[in-house]
Order: sequence, then structure tokens, then C-alpha cells
Amino acid sequence: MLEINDLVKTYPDGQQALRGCSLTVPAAEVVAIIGPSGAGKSTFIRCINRLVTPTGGSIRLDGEELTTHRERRLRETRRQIGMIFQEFNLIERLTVMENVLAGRLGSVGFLQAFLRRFPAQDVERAFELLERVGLGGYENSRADALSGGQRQRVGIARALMQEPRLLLVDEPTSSLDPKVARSIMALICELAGERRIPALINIHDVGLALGFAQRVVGLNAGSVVFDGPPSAVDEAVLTRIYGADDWRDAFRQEGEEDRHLGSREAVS
Ligand SMILES: Nc1ncnc2c1ncn2[C@@H]1O[C@H](COP(=O)(O)OP(=O)(O)OP(=O)(O)O)[C@@H](O)[C@H]1O
Repeated sequence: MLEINDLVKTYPDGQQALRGCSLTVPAAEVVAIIGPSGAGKSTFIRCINRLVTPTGGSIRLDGEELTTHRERRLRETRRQIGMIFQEFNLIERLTVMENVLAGRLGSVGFLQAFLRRFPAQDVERAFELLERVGLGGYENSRADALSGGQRQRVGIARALMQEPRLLLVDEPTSSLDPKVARSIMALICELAGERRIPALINIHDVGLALGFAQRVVGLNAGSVVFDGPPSAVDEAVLTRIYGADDWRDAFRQEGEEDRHLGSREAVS
């Protein structure tokens, strides 16, 4: 379980990115974090894995306070948090298998990793994960030969290879076309449920957030202004999160992107 209490982040230039956010996420729950640009979504996610140091508040993972960890403890904790990124962050010239095994780099010795000698059970687990994410048979393909959706599947397998206690997902679908984006969201949500890992997904696409997450948290100007199930997100809630007309524009743009891609697919 992830428990965040009164999280505050003020950047050195005085920018108040988070103004006291609280959120408790039980095991296996998938929470989508939505909000307009600059609301604090990335800062929120980055405070949890400490890419950003919080100014105040508490972050507990299975009862363990993370905000006070330094150096070695911080590295250990980061190893237990799976990150899935917008740009996949794969090593392009390496194979799919090598990229997935990279999820274990923090846990095997430096020499073993340097010589690419991973324990047999890690290799076996990597095969299983590749099968699970739909990439069985791709283990020897180079990462740069894959499509965007396939790359993200490698990113997901790599994150799970760490046997994480928490999944932090940052705009996982922004580089993907709408159909692939839906399949990736579905996969992340299924895996979080199967493995009983809480997941926080920072996502700008409201339709995907409502379609797949079990819970939606709306941020505006560094504060949580909505926290509830997708079924409770109505026009009034979207207006509270995005402001009067902005959310209508966001939906309209997505619809146009869908139509545009649909017509491109029909031509090719
Ligand atoms: N390193 C930084 N130094 C100073 N201010 C920052 C820094 N990073 C973010 N901010 C500010 O903090 C606020 C929240 O930014 P953040 O990137 O967390 O928002 P966001 O909701 O993720 O936005 P987007 O959807 O555009 O990525 C913004 O006003 C931003 O300008």
C-alpha cells in the first residue's frame, strides 16, 4: 500500500508545485492522475521515486517512510519501484532480452552484469514476462527494430523484472496511436491487478484514464481537486480539474487525432 500525506513541493525558484496532496493507494489499485499542464502531475510522481526531493509531507510504501531515505536506502527503494516512461527509455542497440534483463541490473553484481551473465532464474523469468506482455519470440530482436507499442511492452516487462512493490507510470501512451495506446493501458492495468501492485499513472488523455483506471485523481495548481471512481467524473468534475472550457478542447483534440489516424490507416 502507498500512503501519501500532505505532500508539498516548492521549487528553489519559489514555484509551489504541490500544496499538500494526500492519497492512499491499496495493493492492485490503478490510479490515473489527470490535470492541466503545470498542475503538478510529474512533480507528484517524481517525489515518490525521489527524482524530486519533497519539501514536506510523508510518503510510505508498505509502512516504510521514503522521504527520509538517503543514498544506499534510496537506491534500494528505487529498485523496488518500477518505472514505465513515455519514451520507453530502452537501450536501442541491445536486444529485447538484454533490455528486459536490465531491470535486474541493480540486483546482480557489477561484473556479472558487465559480462551479461545473469542467473538462470532471471533469464527464465524474462522469457515468462516477454510471453506475458505479448512479445514471445522477440527476445533476440534489437530494440530499435520494434514498433512503438512493442517498445512499450519491453519497457513494461523490464519494470516488472524488478519485482516492484509499486509501479509509477509517466505518460505511457503519449507516443502511441490511439488503438495501441488502449492496448498498452489495458496491459498495465491487468498486470497491476494480477501481481497486486499499486500503480500511479500520470496521463493527459482523459478518455484513457476514465476507460481503464479504477480511480481518478484530478490535480489543479498543486492540489487534489477530485479523487473518485471514473463513473463519478462528470462535466462539473472536469471543469473543476481543467477549468471552464479547457477539457472540452482536450476531448475534441483527441477525437480529431483518432479520426486522422483512422484515415491514415485506411490509406496505408
Ligand atoms: N525544476 C523545476 N523548477 C522550477 N519549477 C518547476 C520545475 N519543474 C516543474 N516546475 C513547475 O512546477 C509546476 C508543476 O509542474 P509539473 O511538471 O509537475 O506539472 P505537470 O502537471 O506534470 O505538467 P505537464 O502536464 O505539462 O507535464 C509548474 O508550474 C512547473 O512550471
